[in-house]
Amino acid sequence: MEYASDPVCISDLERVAKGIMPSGAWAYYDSGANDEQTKHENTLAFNNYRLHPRMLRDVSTISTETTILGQRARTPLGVAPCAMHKLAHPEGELATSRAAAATGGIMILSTYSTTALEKVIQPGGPQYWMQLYVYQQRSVSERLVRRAESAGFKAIVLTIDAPVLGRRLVDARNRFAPPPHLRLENFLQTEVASMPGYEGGEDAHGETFGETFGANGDQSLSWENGIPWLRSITSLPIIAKGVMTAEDTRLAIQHGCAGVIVSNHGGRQLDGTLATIDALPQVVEAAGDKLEVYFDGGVRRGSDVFKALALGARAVFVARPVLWGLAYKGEKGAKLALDILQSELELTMMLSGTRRIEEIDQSYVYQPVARWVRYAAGTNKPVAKL
Ligand SMILES: Cc1cc2nc3c(=O)[nH]c(=O)nc-3n(C[C@H](O)[C@H](O)[C@H](O)COP(=O)(O)O)c2cc1C
Ligand SMILES: CCCCC(=O)C(=O)O
Repeated sequence: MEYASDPVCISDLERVAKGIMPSGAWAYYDSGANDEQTKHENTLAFNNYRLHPRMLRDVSTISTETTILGQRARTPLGVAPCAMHKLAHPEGELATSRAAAATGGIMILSTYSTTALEKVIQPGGPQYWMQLYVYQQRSVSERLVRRAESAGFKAIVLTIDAPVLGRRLVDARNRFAPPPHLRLENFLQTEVASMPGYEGGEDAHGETFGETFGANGDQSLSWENGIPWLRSITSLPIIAKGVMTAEDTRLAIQHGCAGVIVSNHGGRQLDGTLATIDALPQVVEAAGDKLEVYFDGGVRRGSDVFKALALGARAVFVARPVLWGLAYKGEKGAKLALDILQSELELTMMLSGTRRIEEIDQSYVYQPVARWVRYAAGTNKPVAKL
């Protein structure tokens, strides 16, 4: 459908991006694991939290400024790490980075970026954090960490929910692999560049992205052998991405993590987990004041950002909406995605009588009684809420 204006909300942007992107690339961005229950639930579960607004407060001046890891940020809204932004637009991660710099939130760069990490940081931009996967050849991960530290990244985000890639059925059907014109630039000139799949393109072995990932990832990674190793090679704060339980939050504290990201990888890894917004309260409670808690998964509205902040998140990250924006119009489109969410957050703040991020606490949401979504047999379409 053609619109007279730019998309005005994230679901408009999603529709437009779907019409533009090649179907295999769209499917890779869109897909969740297996029945995609968790992917859908991430978005739907926000509906179970209702707002508890306050009126007649002076909202003539509001600010979304906050501090994250002790540094000021203009907004708690940031960009989650996503592989291969050039699948959406030729300017890829550079376009996203410029958009993030203009918005002033944190950008987390994926290990699997299609732009070398040294080229991504924009002067005057937000804090940049580097996402890390750990390989059986630890020297490869170590090189990435050292390069990120010298390039100016301010934290290492260790993704802990992907010892292997989740089973995304549509990618399995497509036998999805990075297209020939793209390069996973962080791996060029490393030992990994010679491994199948890492040069991008149709590798000689015909392996899918998931197979390559599984063959190289370190499945023996644990709290005990991973975090101390990471601490021994970098002085940057370590953030564990993919924490869904109070138990793992306590382990992250014990091992000296500076933060955790409540995330189920956008429903792309283990299908059947809680929605991230439902998991957030237990993590926040276990974290106390020992580490910062961040959030991602299913955020499609500024009011979703508001709800996550109210339930204790210090920063809120989005992935697919930014990719849809990129597909729509490169840097302008990624900025549009962030601007839509940012202005909806500001609107929610004004309409609920909150002027500063610190004011947004649990008193602004009603916590739901457990309401699980039922799915029509054999589909991922929710039919009713109990
Ligand atoms: C296309 C795509 C690629 C992703 N690549 C990575 C990645 O390289 N590393 C990582 O830690 N998470 C990755 N993620 C997960 C996101 O960082 C994030 O946890 C999740 O997608 C957030 O949910 P949302 O897409 O609903 O905003 C990816 C997600 C998508 C959609
Ligand atoms: C093989 C690259 C993994 C990227 C990723 O984390 C994802 O697709 O979710």
